Amino acid sequence: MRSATSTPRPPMSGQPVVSGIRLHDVSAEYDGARVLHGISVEVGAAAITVVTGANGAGKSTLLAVIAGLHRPTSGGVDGLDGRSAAYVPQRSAVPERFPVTVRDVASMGRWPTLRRWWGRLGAGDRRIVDESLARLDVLHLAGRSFGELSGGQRQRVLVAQALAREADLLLLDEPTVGLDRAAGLAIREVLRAEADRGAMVVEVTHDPVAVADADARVHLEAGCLVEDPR
Ligand SMILES: Nc1ncnc2c1ncn2[C@@H]1O[C@H](COP(=O)(O)OP(=O)(O)OP(=O)(O)O)[C@@H](O)[C@H]1O
Repeated sequence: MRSATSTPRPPMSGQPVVSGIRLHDVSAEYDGARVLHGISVEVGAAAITVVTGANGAGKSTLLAVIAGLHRPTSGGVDGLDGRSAAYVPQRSAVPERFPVTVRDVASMGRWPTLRRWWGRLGAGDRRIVDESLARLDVLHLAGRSFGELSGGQRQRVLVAQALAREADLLLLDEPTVGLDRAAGLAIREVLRAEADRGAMVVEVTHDPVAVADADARVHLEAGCLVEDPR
């Protein structure tokens, strides 16, 4: 694995050549308290990049900046124009009681692709939604109420929602936390397949399996980038 700041590997022949994104001098704060300090790093396409660091290091904030959900106080992110993104928040950020079915939740991943926001999903969209649920092994739960699911099942459905988006960027905040080993490995396989099809996968994680599996790593300490972390 390489540090995300090192020279990217050249693409292998036959792979799609897609450029990554570049964070330049990104600083961010909450209520005047700075939590990210001048982060400059390249994140490659067709690869899994993990964002690591201790609790409170600024990982979720960095992901939220890339997702466009948190505006940096200085600096910015280049390479996002024209790119679609899907964001899976930390599990604790998801309302427990959500009066919709599992298929409804996964279908929301298709909403940004509809030409009109009130448009209906077509047969192709419904096929993509069901395929995404199947890839996370939760298709059999499609008719169940989302709020009735276990935490791990809900997590898989939220990853399925992101897959259904067929996005260029897949941004996930601790997607395997609390999952059993099989479910965690299933998500690893899915993320690898997404990177192989050319997606940029950025994953905040404390999971050593995810770190070992990644192509690149962005490590933060107290809001600062650490090169060549151990
Ligand atoms: N909404 C918020 N309002 C105020 N401060 C916040 C908010 N969200 C995060 N912070 C603070 O910003 C800092 C970085 O938080 P962040 O959630 O980005 O860290 P993290 O590395 O993802 O942590 P963890 O591993 O615990 O999820 C922390 O000091 C946190 O207290």
